[in-house]
Amino acid sequence: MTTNPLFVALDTMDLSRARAWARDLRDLAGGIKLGLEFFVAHGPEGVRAVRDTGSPPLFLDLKFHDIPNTVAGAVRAAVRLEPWVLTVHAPGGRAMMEAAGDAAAEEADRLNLPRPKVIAVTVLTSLDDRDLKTTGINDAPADQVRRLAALAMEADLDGLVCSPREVAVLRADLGPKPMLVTPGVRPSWAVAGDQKRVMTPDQALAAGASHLVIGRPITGAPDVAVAARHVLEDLQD
Ligand SMILES: O=C(O)c1cc(=O)[nH]c(=O)n1[C@@H]1O[C@H](COP(=O)(O)O)[C@@H](O)[C@H]1O
Repeated sequence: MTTNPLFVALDTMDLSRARAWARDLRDLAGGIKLGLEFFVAHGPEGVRAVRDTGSPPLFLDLKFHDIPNTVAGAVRAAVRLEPWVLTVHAPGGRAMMEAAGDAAAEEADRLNLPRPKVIAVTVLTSLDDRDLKTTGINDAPADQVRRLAALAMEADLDGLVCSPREVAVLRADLGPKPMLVTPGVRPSWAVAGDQKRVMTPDQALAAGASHLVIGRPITGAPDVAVAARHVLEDLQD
């Protein structure tokens, strides 16, 4: 749908700020991402209010993770917001992911809306091997990401969210087709914050990422358009 790989995460509770960012990024971002902070504060009406600014395509990142029936219902409700991309958590399992993909396709067809892409979040980019061990998973993050990625592909989903560090191995495993969306991306001039498995935008794309998710390095800047341009210029160097 878009060749610009930059998704900007508009993580804020402030509706007018989100609308202003979406307007400012209209010609600079390949997509905008609205996630839990914004959605819990403003719900579907807030999403529509941001879309009404003529924003770039919507990545609706609600990371559904529940029993298959509940996730299918949430996906059917989300389809009405006409997102380009929706997320579920891969650890919810194959049946849950299949239910999400089927619900997205069926509901979009029923309502005559575009079918959203459903992608699965593997291992959060804020976790390193030590964090993963504390959840009972003794494998390295890359091994767990590959295991969950295989499950998501068996469930016929459209792609994955992973850290840039796993992108190369996933591209080798899965080929060119799946969307590989990578948060945990930090330009050399930005701080990592709570992100632990990070790389720069050009490294992530060179490894095979199809899309980059960047939030605070852009939304924390005095002017989001200037910061987004900076990221895009870095990619052209
Ligand atoms: O699904 C996501 O988008 C996601 C998955 C993940 O593993 N790590 C991760 O940071 N994210 C999201 O990506 C964005 C990253 O934002 P910044 O850390 O501010 O660049 C946030 O909106 C997170 O919710």
